[in-house]
Amino acid sequence: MAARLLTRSQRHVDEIAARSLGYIACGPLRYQQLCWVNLMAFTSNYDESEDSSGWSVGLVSNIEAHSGYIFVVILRKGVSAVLKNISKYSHLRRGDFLNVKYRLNIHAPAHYRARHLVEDLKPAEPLAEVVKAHPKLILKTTAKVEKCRTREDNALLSNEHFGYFVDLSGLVRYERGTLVEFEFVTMASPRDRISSIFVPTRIIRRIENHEVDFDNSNRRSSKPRERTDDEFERDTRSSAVVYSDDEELASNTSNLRICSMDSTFEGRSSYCHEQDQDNEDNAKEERSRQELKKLRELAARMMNDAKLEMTKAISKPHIIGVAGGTASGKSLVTKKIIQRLANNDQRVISIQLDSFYKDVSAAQLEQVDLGEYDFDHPSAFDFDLLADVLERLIIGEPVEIPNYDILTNSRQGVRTVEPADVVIVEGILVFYDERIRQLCSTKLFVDADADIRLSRRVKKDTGERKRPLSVVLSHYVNKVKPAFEEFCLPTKRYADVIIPRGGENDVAIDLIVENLQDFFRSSEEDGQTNGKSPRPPVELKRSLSRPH
Ligand SMILES: Nc1ncnc2c1ncn2[C@@H]1O[C@H](COP(=O)(O)OP(=O)(O)O)[C@@H](O)[C@H]1O
Ligand SMILES: Nc1ccn([C@@H]2O[C@H](COP(=O)(O)O)[C@@H](O)[C@H]2O)c(=O)n1
Repeated sequence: MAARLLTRSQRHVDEIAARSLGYIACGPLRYQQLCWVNLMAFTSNYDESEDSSGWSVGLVSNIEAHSGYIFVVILRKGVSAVLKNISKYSHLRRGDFLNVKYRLNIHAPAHYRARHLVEDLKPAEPLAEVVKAHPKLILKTTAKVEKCRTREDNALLSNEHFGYFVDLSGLVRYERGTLVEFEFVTMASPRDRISSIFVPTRIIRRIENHEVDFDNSNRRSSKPRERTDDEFERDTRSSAVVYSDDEELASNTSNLRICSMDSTFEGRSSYCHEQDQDNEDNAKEERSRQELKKLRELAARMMNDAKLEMTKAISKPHIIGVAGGTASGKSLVTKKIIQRLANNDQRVISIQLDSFYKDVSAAQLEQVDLGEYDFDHPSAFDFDLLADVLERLIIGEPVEIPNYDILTNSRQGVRTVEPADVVIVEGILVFYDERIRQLCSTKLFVDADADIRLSRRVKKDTGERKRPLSVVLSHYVNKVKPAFEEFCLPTKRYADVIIPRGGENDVAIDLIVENLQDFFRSSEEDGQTNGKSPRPPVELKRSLSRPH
């Protein structure tokens, strides 16, 4: 019976999709400090199904600049796919409607809501029309209540197609097992980076006669009426409905439903037909216990994500990037800032880019000994890991940072670092990677004369690093200096403040610290920092980089 229903359901979807519409755009809607997505659509004869060459229709639903991911809802399938390499797609905006090719991301755990990767994309024409028309497309679905709202937790609903819906606004007040029809939006989860959460925004109705007691704690004595096939289809289909203020458009589209997001229910037959049987066998009970356990775990995870998202929106740590050539005085400047901020209430930590050096292979070790390995090239660093670490600190999670041993040129275990109010990230190429740059609210570039830097570096390498002078000098001339000029120096332009003469420039350091303190004070008065920059960096830059 289930198979027959599924087939009918699929045919129904195909029929509707065939006379359905295409272009969809959306705009951001501020809600509880989070960015939601409000979908809009207009009609055309565009067939939104996947064509034979594998192109499908997708909608940019969320841009996670911090993690470097763009989420796309594949409309035909109703699944979310993730687009990496955000810098390449900086032209994309939330709401852009695209033609996409996507594939299953086999590395994503099964519970991720964005289990697909976007492989290729091209604009869907004509976007201008979208702006002209602006009727609304509202995503709606029917799902069962899996978990009721408690004081600490929000309710959770699920259906097979989308998975789980987290009721962040306390809309769902029905008991477990109830079928509810509602409108929803999608958002990205920052913690898992490639997952998105579906959030109900308006309850349309409760669907009668189908309250089901899944864990038998409140067993109903009467058997629920079995639904007819038509009722089942009506009640469990997800759809997108077009609303429009434009009369002509509305009349053209009044019968229109995009049923690209068809859904059928998990365990449907069990609650329609067998749920009420008193002689339910042990295996079945065990199954439902397992199902509940899984649901509880999922609920907890989803709730956590939602809370983390809120935390992120409310209070970010202030991230200060400190870049500059080797031995320019970055560590000294960082140390001085931390010392001067010590009297404040803020917890300040520092992270060294050096900790994110990739391990060198046995073959490369030989190059290192000869001074031929390029430690100053961007490819020597694990920027992905650094971005991940900073993102986790932003959302208030403790992180593990590798301990890098400069003597053995290798990682030696990890250290755990707790989140803080101020995170200083320091290293030669901190401003090289765009993701890291974007995460830094204040960017400092430490400047020092090249000769001075060379002399300090020679002292350091021959002293604490125990390297032969000839190797140090050839390494400097062949690798360090050219890489500084090619990769480090050009990032100076990203700096908010340039600190001439590095660590000895107490005037500059004092000004920076005063500026930060002012900023923290005014943020406390306002109640939050939200990761904003302190006062106008341009003024500071002028005053500090003026020749003395
Ligand atoms: N202004 C300065 N005057 C004297 N020595 C300095 C100054 N700035 C840094 N140093 C010394 O130079 C070396 C390199 O400085 P450091 O802060 O470690 O540079 P970086 O972190 O940029 O590599 C250290 O031994 C440090 O004590
Ligand atoms: N195993 C290593 C790792 C790095 N380096 C050099 O360190 C410099 C960066 O650190 P600073 O504290 O000087 O900014 C960089 O120039 C690398 O050449 C190394 O020599 N050996």
